[in-house]
Amino acid sequence: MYDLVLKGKFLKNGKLVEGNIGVSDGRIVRLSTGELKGEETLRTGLGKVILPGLIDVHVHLRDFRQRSKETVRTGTMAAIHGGITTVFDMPNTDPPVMDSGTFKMRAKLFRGGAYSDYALGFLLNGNCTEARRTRADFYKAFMGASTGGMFSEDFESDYSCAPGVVSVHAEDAGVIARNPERPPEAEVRAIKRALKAAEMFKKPLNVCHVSTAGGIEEILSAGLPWVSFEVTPHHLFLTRKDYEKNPLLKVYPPLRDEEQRRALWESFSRIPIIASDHAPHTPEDKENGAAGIPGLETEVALLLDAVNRGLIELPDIAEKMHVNPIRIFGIRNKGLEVGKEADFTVVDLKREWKVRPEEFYTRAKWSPWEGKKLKGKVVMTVLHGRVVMEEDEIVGKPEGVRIDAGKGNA
Ligand SMILES: NC(=O)N[C@@H](CC(=O)O)C(=O)O
Ligand SMILES: [Zn+2]
Ligand SMILES: [Zn+2]
Repeated sequence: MYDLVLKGKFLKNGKLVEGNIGVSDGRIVRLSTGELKGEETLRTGLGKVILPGLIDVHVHLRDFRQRSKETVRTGTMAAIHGGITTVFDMPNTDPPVMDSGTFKMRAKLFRGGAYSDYALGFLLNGNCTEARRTRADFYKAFMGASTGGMFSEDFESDYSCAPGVVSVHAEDAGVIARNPERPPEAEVRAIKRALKAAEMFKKPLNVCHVSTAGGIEEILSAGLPWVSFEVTPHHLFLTRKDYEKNPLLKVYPPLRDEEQRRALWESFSRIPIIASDHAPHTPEDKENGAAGIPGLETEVALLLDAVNRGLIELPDIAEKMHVNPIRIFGIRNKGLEVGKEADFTVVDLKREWKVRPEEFYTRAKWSPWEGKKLKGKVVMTVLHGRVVMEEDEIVGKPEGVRIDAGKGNA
């Protein structure tokens, strides 16, 4: 007898099967096409699919001195609402997470405060000794300034010193200084430099929010197995034309023209990770030119809508937001396998809904897709075998825990 049995359609080896998932003590104990008996049974019903718990490897949760933008609480509630069971916390906070003391404060904030599971990041900028003594789940470097204004004085040295996967914001500081509008060249040049370093150091590098045809081409043609990259929904679904109509859409790297956007889609099958780069700001800060777009509560639905439009297939979502993040960041306790934690994102592919950001959990009460009708919705989120969100309602407590990336706990 299992604690919980989830009944319905789920993905197995990229195919939809009808069956049962047996869960005990928060972990997957059995995946079966036959009947299973549980203390409790969750029937997901017609049109719904049980996806593995989706992971967003690029999220800004602010907090510390920027609680008016977002907090660990509101940001992880937004995650759970959007069907994200694990978030990667970006360290460009105020104060930034770039010493072991601040890292400990960050860990404390998440412990007992997070509704989703989480990975903790550490910001690199000439602080090699601190980086080595802090067992973060991943490390972050900026090659050019973004929110927070900080960037590596010596990217190569920061990257080579980090004791783990380095996620990099690749926009070249020199190009930005000459061209504040950040043309594609800013990204392509930085990516070339990062790839050269990756070739030399042969250690894991993840290029954040790639937005250009040139950038993708460079990464794919280099073919380095230890280099991965992310693409955001906003770069996949929006262009500079949208920004010209709505100045809130200011973001780094900027929204590109239609040709660049199309190029992302042409390489879609080779994109390893989709991540939101959820970057909430207050309306005042946006008015004063802050860059960043909130995305946690729309990203999965946008992808489901794309499934309905025939642009992608359901297994693409699981691959780019579950399987690949787990592999790339070495997450040991996640996966749709016996023995792993029972995290699930239940979606209704047929459900139509309208984006109403005023009903979202994020403190950034706006969305580029406000008023847009989407077909496909996250209807339930399960974390460690417990339903934590159902029909837009967060049920349960902040029980998220830190991922196991083999680092031990801070
Ligand atoms: N993407 C953005 O425009 N802003 C991000 C920082 C970042 O990811 O570069 C933020 O923290 O606001
Ligand atoms: Zn960035
Ligand atoms: Zn970011």
